[in-house]
Amino acid sequence: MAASTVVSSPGKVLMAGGYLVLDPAYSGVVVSTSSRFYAVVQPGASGHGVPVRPIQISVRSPQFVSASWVYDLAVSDSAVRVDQHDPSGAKNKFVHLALDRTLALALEVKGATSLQHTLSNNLDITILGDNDFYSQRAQLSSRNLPPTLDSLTKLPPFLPTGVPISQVHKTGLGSSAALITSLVSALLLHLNVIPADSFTSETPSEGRKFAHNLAQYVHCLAQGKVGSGFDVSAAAFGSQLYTRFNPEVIQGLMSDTVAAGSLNAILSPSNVRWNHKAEPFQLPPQVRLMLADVDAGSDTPSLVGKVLKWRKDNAEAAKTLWDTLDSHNQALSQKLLKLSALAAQYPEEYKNTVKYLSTIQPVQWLAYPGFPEQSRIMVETFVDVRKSAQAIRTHMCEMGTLSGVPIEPPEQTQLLDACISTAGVIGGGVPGAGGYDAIYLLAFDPVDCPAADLPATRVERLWSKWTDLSVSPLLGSESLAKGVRVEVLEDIPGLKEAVLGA
Ligand SMILES: Nc1ncnc2c1ncn2[C@@H]1O[C@H](COP(=O)(O)OP(=O)(O)OP(=O)(O)O)[C@@H](O)[C@H]1O
Ligand SMILES: C[C@@](O)(CCOP(=O)(O)O)CC(=O)O
Repeated sequence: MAASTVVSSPGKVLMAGGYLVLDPAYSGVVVSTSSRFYAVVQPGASGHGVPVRPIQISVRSPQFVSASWVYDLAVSDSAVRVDQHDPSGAKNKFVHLALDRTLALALEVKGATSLQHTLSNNLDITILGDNDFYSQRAQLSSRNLPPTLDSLTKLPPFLPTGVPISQVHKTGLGSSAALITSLVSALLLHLNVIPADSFTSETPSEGRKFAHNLAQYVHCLAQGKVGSGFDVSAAAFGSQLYTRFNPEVIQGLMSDTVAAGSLNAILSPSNVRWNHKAEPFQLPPQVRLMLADVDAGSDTPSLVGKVLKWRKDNAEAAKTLWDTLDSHNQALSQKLLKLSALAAQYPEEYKNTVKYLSTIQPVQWLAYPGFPEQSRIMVETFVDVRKSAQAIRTHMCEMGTLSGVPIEPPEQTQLLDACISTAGVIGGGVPGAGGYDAIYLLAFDPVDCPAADLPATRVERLWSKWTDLSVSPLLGSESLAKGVRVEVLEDIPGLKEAVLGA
């Protein structure tokens, strides 16, 4: 019998490419975050290995009120049935579908005998998300703590939210995608559908691709629509330049029931109809991603509907705008990648350049005449990054104005303008679909710099004094891990306690 399986997946920030990434002709710049969702799969208490009938899977989300679900399983040679034990109890479509389709796939790959054997002791699953996925304003104010990064580090991990899932204030990091990806990945490992080392290599293994395809499918099914899928791809593969998959690949599976034996052929990593691209990307060293929740919240689906309608009704103008935005998005990602390469090639010059730029206003970056040649190239490249981020903001604003939706509303514009004028801030914008939701910034994070002198500290000071919008920082920064990761329960602070206390 397998021991516990603990798997985590990161959250996401779509730094550039909102709306464009819905179209396979364009790509998005996706950064995965250090904030993660955890799925802990443990053999249940069945009574000394004697199978209990029916087999049961219990799932708990201890951060929420009324968030536990029990499912009865019936495994035959041709099908697995997953039924909620108490049909009148609260439902969780995302969790239910993740179990239903992962077990159906496991039956196809492993056969009924193997599946029954692995499940004979039942399963207990606990789902936990890092605090960053949910607004911590109430927690901070109940502890008389100001909304700062330092205060956030003082909060216990995996804090209960005190509300049912449907009422929680999310921060937009892609909770459902990270949840589904960690859950299906943990189950695929636990049920031996994919090899134990599937999540160890830097380059995506067949097992990781299989988990991605399944997570992408389950997430689309649970959401009732096929989005671009950048959030699931970030959860599976980490930071990347993402180009979407053709929705037709899963069209035949988008129904309440699927024909026995049909999942493996479609979801298999060897199915060439999966045509998404996840090209390597990461932020340059000593450049820090900063995120803030602006606590006004926006309704992404309604923004998307209006923008896509405008695009359809104004095809020519939209093509020009989309192409222009795309050129700036590409420039942003390519310049950031160039900086990573320069940092690797000339580490000392890079360190000195970052240290110098982090102390002065952006308008002065190019003013210093005494740079050695390599540093001058680095400064110019940082200037290019800044210009691209600004051009993206300008054209995203234009997209909002033309389609009548607040992609970068005036309140966000004022806040972002103030942030990017701060010494040591490279650029910023509204992530994803925009709206009154969140902002992101790229700030220098020089090594050997006292905390008080860090650009992040200056930004925090600005945020804490900002009164037009309530700005609350998020703790997470970029995760360099390439997506899904296998964890050791005891190594994640607070995770074991949160599971045991569940
Ligand atoms: N911690 C959790 N435990 C169990 N189910 C969860 C949890 N978090 C999210 N879910 C499931 O995901 C659904 C929320 O999906 P929704 O699409 O609203 O999130 P999202 O848009 O991914 O959030 P975000 O704003 O973080 O991007 C919930 O209704 C629930 O079924
Ligand atoms: C507008 C869109 O391109 C991005 C939405 O991103 P977010 O959920 O606002 O981070 C939609 C999508 O890609 O599915």
